[in-house]
Amino acid sequence: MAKQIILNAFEMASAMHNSHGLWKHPESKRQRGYKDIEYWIKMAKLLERGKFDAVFFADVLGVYDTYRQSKAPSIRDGLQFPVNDASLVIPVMASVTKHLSFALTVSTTYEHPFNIARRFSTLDHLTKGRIAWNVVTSYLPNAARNFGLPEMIKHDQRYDIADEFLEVTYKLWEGSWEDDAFIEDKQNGILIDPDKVHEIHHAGKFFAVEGPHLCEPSPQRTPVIYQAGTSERGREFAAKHAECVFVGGPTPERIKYYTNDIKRRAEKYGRNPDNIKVFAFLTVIVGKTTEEAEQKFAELNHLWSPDASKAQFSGASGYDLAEYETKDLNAPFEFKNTEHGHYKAASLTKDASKKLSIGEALNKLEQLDRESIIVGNPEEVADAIQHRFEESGVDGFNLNHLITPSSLEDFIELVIPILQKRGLYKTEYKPGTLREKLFNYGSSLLPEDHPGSAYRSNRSKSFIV
Ligand SMILES: Cc1cc2nc3c(=O)[nH]c(=O)nc-3n(C[C@H](O)[C@H](O)[C@H](O)COP(=O)(O)O)c2cc1C
Repeated sequence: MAKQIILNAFEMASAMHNSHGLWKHPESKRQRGYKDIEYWIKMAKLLERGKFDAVFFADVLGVYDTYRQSKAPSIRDGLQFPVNDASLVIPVMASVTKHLSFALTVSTTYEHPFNIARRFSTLDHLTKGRIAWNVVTSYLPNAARNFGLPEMIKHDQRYDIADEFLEVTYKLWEGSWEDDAFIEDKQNGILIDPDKVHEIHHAGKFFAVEGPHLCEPSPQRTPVIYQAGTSERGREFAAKHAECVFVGGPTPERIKYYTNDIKRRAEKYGRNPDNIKVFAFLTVIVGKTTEEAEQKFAELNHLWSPDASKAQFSGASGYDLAEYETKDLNAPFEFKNTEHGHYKAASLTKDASKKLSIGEALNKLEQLDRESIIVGNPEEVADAIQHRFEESGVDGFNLNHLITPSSLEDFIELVIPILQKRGLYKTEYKPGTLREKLFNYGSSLLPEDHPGSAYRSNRSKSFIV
């Protein structure tokens, strides 16, 4: 069977996500709906009807306040603000679906591994193994100040913390409980065999955790690990831990560059590079006719918020674009390292399809980016998706929907059936957990070549690091 496209719906438990200013569209329901259980129940049923593999919840722990050194541009347009805790939305969606999975973004910089291990085990139990973790190190200065830090921890050190964070969670998920610890022996009055539950005694540079894990082993034990950082240090982290990675870049060449780099690095960790799935971004405007789609594009472009778009770029990259607005607009828009995130800064510099001037970079943010968005009738959209899928060699996409839920409804009604007819998209879900659906290991657990599986051998004893 031809390789089929894996699809995640890119989401956030927030008023607005990436569709800057489009809350003004009459069909936009998210800016009010995101607070209601019914909204998420409807979304879950819609996505499962469309056979989406997962809903991918992004998350941030602060307000974007780099642009103009102010929170106002973000708050004014609801830029990923207000934002609720998606981990509490997932069980609601899981209760009305059987196969749809859930990727939850959690920061390793502002959480504690003992707590997060329990959160994901609980979600893995409740969803019967349909949970993934998008590991981020975060990039907003306001998030640092929300957690008592005067400024962000340095970018690469955030990944050093993330490495140890994952080590602790692996020890808890993979090494603390033996499979047959829960015995419910009514005869002898033993519910759980204490000899089969082990402390972990982690003593590291950033964390000290005695254990044992507070949760019984869940269907996957370790959730499917996603990662989306594209900096050098981010790719190194992905190569060691990620089962699924998001790579930026509007061109197949840049996507292939990141893909090959991460897979080459993965081999160094003894991993089979084919065990890493690669995803790219996808934004689509589909109409019944080409004209209708172009009309929709023009309508959305008219409602676009340049300020919110520049606020998101500034916060994610650390470039205060208000400073660039007063520079020579013909000067080149250069990449520079900051302590924020790399992937956004790269999108208009290293990853851009051509070298941009400052004016061109600002202009790309000040309107809907026609170059990266697929606009057309159903066949044209399916053609463009098929081309990107085959050209870039990715395994799937994160679908960014501009108007929620109508963009999703259009996509499911008009595009999915064509992809299915072409054999590019499933007509039925595979049975089992998310890891069983995504990979062919024949097991819900981490594969033997993943570093997390090394901690299984410790189930037979309490171990001191
Ligand atoms: C598809 C995609 C989704 C992302 N979602 C988030 C997110 O929800 N929260 C976040 O803090 N960073 C998110 N990021 C950015 C990075 O994953 C993250 O901030 C990372 O810690 C820094 O990445 P870097 O290695 O590129 O500097 C996302 C990136 C991509 C490409």
